[in-house]
Formats: sequence, C-alpha cells, structure tokens
Amino acid sequence: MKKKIVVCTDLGPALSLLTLRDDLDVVVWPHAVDTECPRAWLLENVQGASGLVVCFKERVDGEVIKAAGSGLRAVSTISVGYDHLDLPLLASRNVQVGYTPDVLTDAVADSAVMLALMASRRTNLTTSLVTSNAWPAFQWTPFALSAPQLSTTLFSPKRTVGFLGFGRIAQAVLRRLTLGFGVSDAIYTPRPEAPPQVMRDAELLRGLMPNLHSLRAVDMPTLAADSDFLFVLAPGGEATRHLIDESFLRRMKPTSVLVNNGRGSVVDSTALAKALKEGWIWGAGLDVVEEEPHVGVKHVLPAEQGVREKCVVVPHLGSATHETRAEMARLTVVNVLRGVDGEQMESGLDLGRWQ
Ligand SMILES: O=CC(=O)O
Repeated sequence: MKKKIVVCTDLGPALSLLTLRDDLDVVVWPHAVDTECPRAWLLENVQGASGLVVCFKERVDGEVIKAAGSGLRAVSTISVGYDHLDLPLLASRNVQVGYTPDVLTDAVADSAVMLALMASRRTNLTTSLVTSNAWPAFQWTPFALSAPQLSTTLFSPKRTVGFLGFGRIAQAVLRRLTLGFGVSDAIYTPRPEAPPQVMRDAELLRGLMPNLHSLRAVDMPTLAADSDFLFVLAPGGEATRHLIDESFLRRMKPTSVLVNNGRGSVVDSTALAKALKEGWIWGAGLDVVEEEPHVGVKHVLPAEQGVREKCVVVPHLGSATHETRAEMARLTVVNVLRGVDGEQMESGLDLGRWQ
C-alpha cells in the first residue's frame, strides 16, 4: 500500500521530489500557492497519513495528531519555529519532527538589521510625508527627524546591542553589526532553556569577530537598561511569553530601538504601544506581533497616532527571500521523505527533551 503524505503548504518546485515517487500517495491542499490551508481540510485529509507537511500557520495539536492515526511517522514544518506543534505528544508517538534552521539564518538576520534601521529612522513617518504629499510643507531643518544611529562613529563610538535569545540568528545579526556597523559591545540574555551549545557558541564568537571587544551574558534588567538596539530572537511558547513586558520596557532608554524577529508572544503588545506612545523607547521594528495577523486589535500599529509613526511592522516575512524559501522547501521535503522511509531526518528536532 502507498504511504500517504499530506502537504498543507506551498513547496514550489521541491514538491516534485514527493510527487515523482510512485510509492507515495501525495495529497496537496489544492490552493496552497496562494491560500493558507483551512483546518477543516487538514483534519479531513490527514487521516491515515504517514507524513505531514505544514508551515507555522497550521497547528499540529492533539486533534490533528489523533486524526492522523497511529501510522503517522513524520511531521515536517517549513519553519525554524515549532511552537505550533505538540512536541510532547509527537515524541510520545515516536513521530519524527523536521524543521528548517540554519538555511534561513542569513535572510532573517538581514531582515532584523533592516527593521533596526527602519525603526530608528522612523520610515513609517518619513515615507508617509512623501506618499501623502506633505513633503512640500515639511520644514527641513538640521535636526528635524534626526534619529539614533545604528553604526558607530569616531564621535559616537559606544553602541551596545542587546539580544534576547542568542542562537544562530542572533549571532548572524551580531556578525553583520560588528563587520558592517562598527558595533563592538554586545550583551545577551540566553532564552529560557537554551541548550548549552548556545553558550559555547557565544564564547567561540569572540574569536571569530575581531571587532567585538565585549560580549557579556546579562540579566533581564541589565539587558533592558543597557541596550541601544535590542533584538528579540527568542522562540515562542509559555517559557518566553511576555518576557518583554511593561516593567522591562520602562527600564529601556528613550533612544532605544526594539526589534522582534522571534515570536510575537514574547512582547506584550499593549505594553509596547504604551512605551512608544509615552516615549519610554524610541521605536520598534516588528516582523512578528502578538495575536498576528490582527495587529490592529492591540493598537501596536495602525490607527493609533503616536504609535504608528514609531513602529514598523512587516507581516512575518523574515525568511522570505527567493533563495531561502527554495532551500527551506527542499529541506522540508527531504525531512518528510526521510521520516516516512524510517531514516533520520536531515534536520530533525531532538525530541528527547520533550519525552
Ligand atoms: O517564523 C518563521 C519560522 O519559524 O521559520
């Protein structure tokens, strides 16, 4: 009997690696190219599946896993995040779980630097001057719309960048900032439950970045108080929920900039809106927002005057480059194939800690 693989998401040309195998019955959400997979379709089609391919928008919880049945061998997500998957349950059923770290590191790091620049220069406000035809009335005086600077200069050599979470993406951001922006001081707070490997990598970095003079692990209050630019690169889930809350934001500098490329749930949106409005921090660049995509509900973004000018929001596109998405798709397919074939995935999660 053919093994069934259910694909909820668009895999581009990599899909053919699945469909070319005549020992597989590949069931693809028919509108995957431009529409997210409805849960009802997933629940109906997942029955009897050996493999399941999802993106972070599909929750693979008890209901889905039970609907799949006991033959489920592999779940492969086209994302580095995995807070949409019920890992303890998958682990208890010996289902392998594949994800796509590493291949997206550079694209997301690029996006984090972009957001830091956009938020510090308040491009929401400045571009709207042009698009709303307000430029003619704008009085160009030397300090009008001047902003905190990301790169260091001879006359302003001290810039501390902070990281909440210090895994691969954070380290790639730091590499960019030390090489391209002259940043020499960095602090970080490892995310809760960070594997020891992260700390070892952080130590190694000192040797790899000659411009980096100081790299310190600090506690949360110090991270808040000392960061000129703070990059949130922690995963979602209960352990990180609202780590950036009102008391954290109140400790930050009025010239500091917050960037979130991790998960929206790490930052309390209501507190962030207040922080922007009342000027506790300078600006925010967000690739992810709590309760996305309904960001208006919490007033972080759109309508609210005094917030929207200081906050750039992008709809969760950190890894969205042609090159990276193609490689993520390839890896996602290889992972699910290995899983249903009973081989070790190319990049599988070590489920040991969820067992
Ligand atoms: O958020 C995107 C991802 O987890 O890859």
